[in-house]
Amino acid sequence: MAAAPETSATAASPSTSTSTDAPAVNIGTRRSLLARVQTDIVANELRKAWPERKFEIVAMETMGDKNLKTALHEFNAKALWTHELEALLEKGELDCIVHSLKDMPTQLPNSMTLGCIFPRADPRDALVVKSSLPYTSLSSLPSGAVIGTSSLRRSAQLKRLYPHLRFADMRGNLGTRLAKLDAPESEFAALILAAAGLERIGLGSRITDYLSKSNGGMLHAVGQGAIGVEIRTEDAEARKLFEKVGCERTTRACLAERSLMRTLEGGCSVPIGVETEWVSKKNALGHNGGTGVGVGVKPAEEYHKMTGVAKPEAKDEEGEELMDELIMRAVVVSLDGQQAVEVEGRRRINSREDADEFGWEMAQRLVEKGAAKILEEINLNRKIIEEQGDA
Ligand SMILES: NCc1[nH]cc(CCC(=O)O)c1CC(=O)O
Repeated sequence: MAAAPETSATAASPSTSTSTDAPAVNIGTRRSLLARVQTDIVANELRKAWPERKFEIVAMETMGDKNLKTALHEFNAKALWTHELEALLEKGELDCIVHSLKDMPTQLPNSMTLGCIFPRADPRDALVVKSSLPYTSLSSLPSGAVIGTSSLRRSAQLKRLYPHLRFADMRGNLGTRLAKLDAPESEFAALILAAAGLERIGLGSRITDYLSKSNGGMLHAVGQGAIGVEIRTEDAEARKLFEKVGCERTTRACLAERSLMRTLEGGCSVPIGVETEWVSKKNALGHNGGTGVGVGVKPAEEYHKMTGVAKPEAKDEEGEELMDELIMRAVVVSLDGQQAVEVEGRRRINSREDADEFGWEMAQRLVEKGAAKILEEINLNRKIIEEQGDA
């Protein structure tokens, strides 16, 4: 593993009058295209917020990237992606690490903390049909069609919702997966991928359909579509730098989702699907009658407005715009898709603590409705779960 500083701060060329002697801030990232695009988003926001500081991107090839084909099952997939970068963060060679939030464990080492969450891209899962096939939805795919996904959350939910389909493992970076799908000899009819990843690397046009509660019933992963930045817990300087950037609405929604997951899993991945959605009091009492809002087939832009992707208008934590209500839908599914427990709740969120508590409450409700039995069974198979995560 070789550290390779690849880009330097071009946006903030240290001009004579404003430059400080503060050392450059080193931003760590994996080397995949998606990781690089997300890191550029973070670096650009930091450069805008702190024009006098210098930010450098350090892109690393991690074990997870190198060993994709061989024996991924022998490792805890999530730790694999983050371990080496975390070691450099610990040593001070990096000052922060940019992650897809959904790949960050809900329990970080004590010495690390989540410094910031950036605006969410479309959090939904997407159906991508093989380019030579005419199908436009999961329900229209023929019986026995093979869907590629390595995520237990996706396959468990879809087995339940679409018993006519079959599921097979598919790994590799996004480009590799699409190439495998489209190969004439491939057994796959379609893939399930995160819309956010495809859109961020410019492959949004491959999306055949967006999946959600209101369009097929499938719920996405905790933190999906959001960017999380990991810093050292003791690093007051980094905390200060990240206070000026990020998105409070995304942060609160994602903290609620992560709290739900942490409460249910106690550290390891289980097939939990979730959806959160901000609704303003105004909307809730308005024409849609305060019922769950149908988001399934809305174009991405309209959807973004509802999920807090746009920068929050509120300037201050108690601001009226931020005192909206959050809807959360969550599901726990058995691995074979035979059993599922679902809840939907809604709560006014005035702080990050409220968000955390909301996630905890929703987890309690899931347990009361029988999620514990499903989780116990999954615990018996814990080994398998640890291997797979939300690939
Ligand atoms: N574990 C893989 C992973 N991690 C983050 C994304 C996409 C971006 C996101 O969801 O934030 C993906 C690919 C996928 O699930 O299709």
